[in-house]
Amino acid sequence: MLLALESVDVELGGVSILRDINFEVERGQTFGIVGPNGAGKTTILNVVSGVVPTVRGEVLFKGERLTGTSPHKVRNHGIGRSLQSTQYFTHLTVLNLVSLGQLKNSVWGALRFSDHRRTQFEAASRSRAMEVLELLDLTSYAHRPLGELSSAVQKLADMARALAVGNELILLDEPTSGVSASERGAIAEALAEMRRLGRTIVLIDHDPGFVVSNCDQLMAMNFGEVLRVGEPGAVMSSAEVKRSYLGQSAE
Ligand SMILES: Nc1ncnc2c1ncn2[C@@H]1O[C@H](COP(=O)(O)OP(=O)(O)OP(=O)(O)O)[C@@H](O)[C@H]1O
Repeated sequence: MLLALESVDVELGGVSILRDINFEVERGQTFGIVGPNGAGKTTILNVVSGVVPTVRGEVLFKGERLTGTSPHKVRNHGIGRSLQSTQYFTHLTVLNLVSLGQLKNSVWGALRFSDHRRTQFEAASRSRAMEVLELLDLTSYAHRPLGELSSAVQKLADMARALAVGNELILLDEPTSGVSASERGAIAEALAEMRRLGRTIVLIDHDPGFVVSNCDQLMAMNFGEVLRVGEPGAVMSSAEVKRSYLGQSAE
């Protein structure tokens, strides 16, 4: 088991957001999470990546306590994360996005680098960035600003950023959102490459079909609670998931 959440509760602004969340992700597995808007999927990624605190329960990574670890230290465990949107980084080139994503500390920390350390960091991060861009077939976009590229390529660049850091675990938040149906294959192919590389992945997407066809285990949520965890087909066809997530009759 690589990642586990045990009895996790989250409150934000005094409101209960997650209640009694329990699941385990095995090494090398892709673990999908589905649920309607506001179910709490992104909050789970925020808890694992250290952005949101828990009020109860534990996050375990390789059997050790990750709960309460700050985001840059979480990243030092080899945990990478893609963002729901790259809208704030449109001026960056693909190469810069993937290079900067490897900063070990805050930007403030980076500004305190000596010239020598900055040069070393730039060389190492660029070379790592070029490696992952090649893996995801993005080399030809390396020097293009994100704002000039299609949503699909922007998403792929952000997946590359997550891959550059996520040697162990990659958290993917809505990789197909805003991507046209004809370009979804490229996202699925990048995901397949991450799986071939042996990465463990937690995958959230608004399109349950995309998650189901690209995961090994599936968790369905609603209203901040786990409805069911298991084999994807069985989870999606269970009466409670149909009823609450798909809004279909259970019969
Ligand atoms: N900082 C915050 N303060 C208060 N409530 C929040 C905060 N962040 C999220 N929420 C609420 O927590 C709930 C879960 O949000 P979350 O983004 O995790 O859901 P989600 O399943 O990822 O939904 P979506 O598919 O819309 O992104 C929502 O009701 C949301 O309004």
